[in-house]
Amino acid sequence: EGLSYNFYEASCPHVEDIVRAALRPLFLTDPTTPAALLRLMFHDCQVQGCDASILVDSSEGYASSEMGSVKNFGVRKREIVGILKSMLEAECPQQVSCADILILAAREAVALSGGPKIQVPLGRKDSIVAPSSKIADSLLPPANVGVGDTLQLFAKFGMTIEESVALLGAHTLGVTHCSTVLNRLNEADNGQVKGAISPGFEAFLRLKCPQGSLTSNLSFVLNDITTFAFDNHYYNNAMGGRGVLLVDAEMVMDPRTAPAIQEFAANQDYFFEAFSSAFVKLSRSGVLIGNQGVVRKTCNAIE
Ligand code: HEM
Ligand SMILES: [Ca+2]
Ligand SMILES: [Ca+2]
Repeated sequence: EGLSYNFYEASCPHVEDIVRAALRPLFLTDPTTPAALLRLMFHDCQVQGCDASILVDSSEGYASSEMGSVKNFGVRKREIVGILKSMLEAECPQQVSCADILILAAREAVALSGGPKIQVPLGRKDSIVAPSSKIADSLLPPANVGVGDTLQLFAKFGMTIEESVALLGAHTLGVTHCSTVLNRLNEADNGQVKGAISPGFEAFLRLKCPQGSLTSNLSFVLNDITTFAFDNHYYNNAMGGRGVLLVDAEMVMDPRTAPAIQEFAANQDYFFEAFSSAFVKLSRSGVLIGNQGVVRKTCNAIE
C-alpha cells in the first residue's frame, strides 16, 4: 500500500523518539491531552482519510474549514501537532508529514496513558485539499448514532465487529459535554432513555447536566471513571448501564456486539490486541502516498 515500518529510517531516524519525548511533558501539564489527540486522529481519518486535513485553517475564515463542522465540537489540541512539526523541521527539514505526526501523537496518547504500544506504518502525505465544514458534517458520525450505523461506518475501514467494538474503547479516555448528554436524555421514548442505562446513572447525568443550563457547552461528564487511564473500564461501565453515549449504551444490548463487550471487560490484554489492530486499520484509511500529497511546511496551511 506504500506505507512502511521503516519509512523514515534514512530521512529522520529519531522521529518516533522525538515525538514521544516532546509529548511526555505536555501530557503531564495537561492530562486531558491524550484524549484530545486520540479523538483528533479519528476525526482526521474519517474525513478524506488520514491526511492532516483537519489541521488546515480556512483562509476564508474558520467557519468554512473542516473544524467549522458542529460534529467537530470539542475537538482540541490541533496546535500540538504544529509544535511537534516545528521540532521535527529543526531536526529533519521537509521530511515528516503532518499526517504521520498526527498518527504518532495518537499512538503515544494511548501508550503513555497505559494502553498498548502500537507499531504504526508511516509514509502518509499531507492533503493539498481542505474539505469544507459541510463535507465534514456529512462524513463524521452524529453523537447519537446507533450500533448498526456505527458497524457500517467501521466496516468501510475493513474492521470486523470485534475490532469495531474495540475501537470504541477509545472512549476509555476523555469526556462528553453536557450538550450531547442532554440530547440523549431528551430523546427518551415514553420517558425511557434509549440504550442500557441504570437508574442511578440516569439520575447522575440529570444532576450533572441540568436542563436549560446556559453552560452545557462547558460542563461535561467523564466517558468512564478512569478518564486518564487507557484501560478496559469503558466496557465494565457500559455493562453496568453507565455508558455515556447512545452507542456505548446500545452495544451492550445488541447481540452482534455484546459478546465482544463481555470479552473485553473480562480480558484487558485481549482488548488491547483488538484495539491495536483496529487502530492500524484506521490509520491506513484513505492515506495519500508518494506524489498524491505533500509534506507541508506548516500543518495548519496548504501553501
Ligand atoms: C460511532 C463512532 C463515534 C461517535 C458517535 C463518537 C462520539 C463522540 C462524542 C459525542 C464525544 C464527546 C465530545 C465532547 O463532548 O467533547 C466523543 C469523545 C471522544 N471520542 Fe468519540 N465517537 C466515536 C468514535 C470514536 C473513535 C473511533 C475514537 C478513536 C479511535 C474516538 C475517540 C474519542 C475520544 C478519545 C473522546 C474524548 C475526547 C476528549 O475528551 O477531548 N471516538 N466521541
Ligand atoms: Ca482527513
Ligand atoms: Ca479509562
